[in-house]
Amino acid sequence: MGVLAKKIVVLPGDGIGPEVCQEAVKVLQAVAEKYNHSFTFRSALLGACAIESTGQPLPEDTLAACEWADAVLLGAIGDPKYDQDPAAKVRPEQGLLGLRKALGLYANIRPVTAYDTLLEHSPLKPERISGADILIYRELTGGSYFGEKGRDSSLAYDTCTYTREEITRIAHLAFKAAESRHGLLTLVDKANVMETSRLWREVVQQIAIEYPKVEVDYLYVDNAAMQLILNPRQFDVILTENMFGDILSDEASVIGGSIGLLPSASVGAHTALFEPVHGSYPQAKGKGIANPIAAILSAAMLLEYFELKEEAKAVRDAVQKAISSNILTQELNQTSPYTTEQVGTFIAYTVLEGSEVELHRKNIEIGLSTII
Ligand SMILES: NC(=O)c1ccc[n+]([C@@H]2O[C@H](COP(=O)([O-])OP(=O)(O)OC[C@H]3O[C@@H](n4cnc5c(N)ncnc54)[C@H](O)[C@@H]3O)[C@@H](O)[C@H]2O)c1
Ligand SMILES: CC(C)[C@H](C(=O)O)[C@@H](O)C(=O)O
Ligand SMILES: [Mg+2]
Repeated sequence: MGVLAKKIVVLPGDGIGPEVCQEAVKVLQAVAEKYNHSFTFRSALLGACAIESTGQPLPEDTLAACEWADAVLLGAIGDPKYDQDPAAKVRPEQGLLGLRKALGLYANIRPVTAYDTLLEHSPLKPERISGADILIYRELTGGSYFGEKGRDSSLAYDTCTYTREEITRIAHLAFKAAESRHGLLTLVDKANVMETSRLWREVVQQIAIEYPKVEVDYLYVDNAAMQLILNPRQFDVILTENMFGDILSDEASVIGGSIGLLPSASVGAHTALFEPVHGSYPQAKGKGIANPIAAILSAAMLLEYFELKEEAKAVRDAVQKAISSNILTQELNQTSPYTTEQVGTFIAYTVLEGSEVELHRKNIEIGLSTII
């Protein structure tokens, strides 16, 4: 493939966000170098760092940069200062939610994989999780996150609202994904209690007629939370609303052994944003212990969005090599922990050279500049 020129806005965010983002950018630079593409990176503020410097969690400049870009890469946002203050009027999370809404990123796609060499790292029995491969389609711009909210001294409410159109557009994406995978779509809802869930079922039942090769299963979210760890292999594609998808995907990360492995793509009609499932993990900030693989695999999803299949595969293969060689951060490798930077460098180097590197040598120089 010839040279591809793309503009990528990087939102490092807070906590470990900048550290993991730096490694994802390093890997994208390695891809650009190896495959002769031209990726232009531009960094912008989002979250607590944006509040500190502008008073706004989503500054206008940031939104304008994201609208200008071909894709956005996000680290993570969030800071204990706001987590510990329920009365805070401005919060980092408003920046992320506002960005998802403003860019129309209605579908959040979260793949969950059980890697063979990491089975022992999950608290779940290896024979239960071996071979698990789940694709979660989480609706991202509706539900109780975005419905009417209110509060006075004695009452608070978050309204859960869904329109037919909001359900329809993500359902088609999930059905298409199921069609191209193992042909099973599980709608997770709470239709025995919630009116919105009953609309989800009605819409999904109607759309199912257009996808005769896809079998549709319906599960209540309480049961789904249990089934996910009892027998994760029963799932192929999971389709669910915003809040349920948020909770179930963190739960599903236990299958892979660490949330530091879980990437995601948030897609809309016009653009897409790529972000790890995890948060800003403030306890790890600056310690070099955060796993960069979720961010790097998010970058692989970005390459796929650019239709760079071979490049995305090269990144995934390099990640697989890091995993099978035990070049991993401490939550997955207590005995010989590598730093965030060393794991990222190994993966970038593997992409670049396709060959082994002397990993015990410190501060490997691969001659790539970073923008952060
Ligand atoms: N998309 C986002 O930016 C996002 C997502 C979730 C939470 N948050 C925010 O992050 C802050 C912290 O939230 P939290 O503690 O509930 O969730 P978190 O995901 O930041 O951390 C929870 C736990 O997951 C593990 N973990 C997370 N990322 C890891 C990584 N890269 N490598 C290894 N282990 C990792 C750690 O054990 C950590 O204690 C809050 O302010 C929250 O609002 C942001
Ligand atoms: C930080 C927060 C707003 C966000 C969410 O709830 O969507 C996070 O948990 C996620 O999973 O991306
Ligand atoms: Mg979450």
